[in-house]
Amino acid sequence: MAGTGLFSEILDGEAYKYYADGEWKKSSSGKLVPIINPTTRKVHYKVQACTQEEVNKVMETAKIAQKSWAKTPLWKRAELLHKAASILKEHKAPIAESLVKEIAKPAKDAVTEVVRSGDLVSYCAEEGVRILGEGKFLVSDSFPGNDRTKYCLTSKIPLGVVLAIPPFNYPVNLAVSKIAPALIAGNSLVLKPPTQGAVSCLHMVHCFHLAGFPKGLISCVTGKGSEIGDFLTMHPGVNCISFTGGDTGIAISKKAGMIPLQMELGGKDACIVLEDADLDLVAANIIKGGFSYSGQRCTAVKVVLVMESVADALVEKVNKRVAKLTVGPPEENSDITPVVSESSANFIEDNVRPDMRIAWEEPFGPVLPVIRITSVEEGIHHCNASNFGLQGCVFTKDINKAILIGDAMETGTVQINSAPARGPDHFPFQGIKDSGIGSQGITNSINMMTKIKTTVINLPTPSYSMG
Ligand SMILES: NC(=O)C1=CN([C@@H]2O[C@H](COP(=O)(O)OP(=O)(O)OC[C@H]3O[C@@H](n4cnc5c(N)ncnc54)[C@H](OP(=O)(O)O)[C@@H]3O)[C@@H](O)[C@H]2O)C=CC1
Ligand SMILES: O=C(O)[C@H](O)COP(=O)(O)O
Repeated sequence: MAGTGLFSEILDGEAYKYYADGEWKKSSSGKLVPIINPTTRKVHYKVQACTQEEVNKVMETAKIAQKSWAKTPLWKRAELLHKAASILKEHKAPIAESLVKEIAKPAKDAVTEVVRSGDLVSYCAEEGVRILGEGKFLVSDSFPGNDRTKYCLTSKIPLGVVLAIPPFNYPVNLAVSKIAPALIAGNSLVLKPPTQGAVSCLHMVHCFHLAGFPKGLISCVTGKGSEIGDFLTMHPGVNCISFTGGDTGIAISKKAGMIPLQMELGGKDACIVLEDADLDLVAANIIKGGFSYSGQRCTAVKVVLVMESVADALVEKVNKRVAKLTVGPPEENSDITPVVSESSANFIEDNVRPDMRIAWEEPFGPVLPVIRITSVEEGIHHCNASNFGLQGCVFTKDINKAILIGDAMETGTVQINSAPARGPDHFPFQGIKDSGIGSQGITNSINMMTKIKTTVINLPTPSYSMG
């Protein structure tokens, strides 16, 4: 059970503690932030409202801890990550339970999120050993006018302190997708979890604590983003921000200083359906893509652009499947569970007007507009007129058409004959336009959380290795 057994250390009475300097602590603010269970609409957990002084302290210790962590052998960093991954998977039950209570994720999917997160951490450890273990060697005489008198050695070095801010919908997975690459690359990590999802994150962080990472290397400060968010993102001690969420990310990128940013923001993923598509396959993917976790996925199918001649048949197939979706509590693995907050529910209900905003905005709920198109160009035009550009998908049996349409869609990824999805977690994942900056996915995140350092050996005379 959450907060018991191995996890009792992270709980103080009714409130969860925050994590700093290798210890679980109560905030000096004396203030607690309530976490509402979306199903009962009652306060289910409470977390600390950390102060600016506590953030300052965390940044200080993160900076110190990073210096010695960067000198820790790569194999040892990987070993600790593997250990954390296995503890995480071993203790999936209490973490999944928190996900169910905090964000109403269906119980089975909650377990999947934790297991997927453990796998991500292990894969990241292995990938880090491979890609950080090698650098480049360049010689100068390949550039016109130069003799072979310069040997240039390049390697990837850590950035310093990485600030990780995940969203509510995958609090554990989207936290470890930032934590693991940061750590394997020799950075320290400050996590600000989403308020809804904070307790799941605190349990996950405890797994890293139990794995034995050095003090101060990982910290987790809780509190409302609206209260401590700006202080964190504009903190001079932060050397990189990895953020996943909504428009908040656009504001952060305008306020952040001269530091690398990884922004994974919203999407309005379009599903283009041609006349020759397998409509049963399309309908199944629309259901999976549009309604899993009640549509609260950045990669959810958010608008269907279907050729008029097959639109009625597709809508009929989709409707039949929608009618079979179960609505109920996450504990019972219902297909449609309560959305994360009352304001989110109100937004979904009040703002959806079939003629206007739903065609462009992200409802983040189980709502799906279907627009009939008369040409492929019309579909591409609608897709590209969006200010988002995360993913999109196209359904057709004609691979040549699929490639042409995919190339024309202004999105970070196009899926052919399947709904949009971020995973598997080692695939590159990126949005263009308002959907993000940079690219995620294990390899890209490791690279993004490093910088290149070069050392040039200057020789007095040209030298050629002859074997
Ligand atoms: N492209 C992608 O990979 C993904 C994108 N998303 C997008 O995320 C959105 C839904 O997630 P949601 O959690 O509601 O997103 P939000 O942008 O509201 O919040 C994301 C995170 O930012 C924090 N935050 C809030 N205000 C600030 C601030 N001023 N400074 C720093 N951090 C702040 C939040 O904390 P707190 O909870 O305390 O407010 C939370 O941890 C959707 O738009 C969705 O498309 C979601 C998942 C993946
Ligand atoms: O938050 C999201 O929506 C995720 O990044 C999407 O992940 P998924 O495609 O694996 O559900």
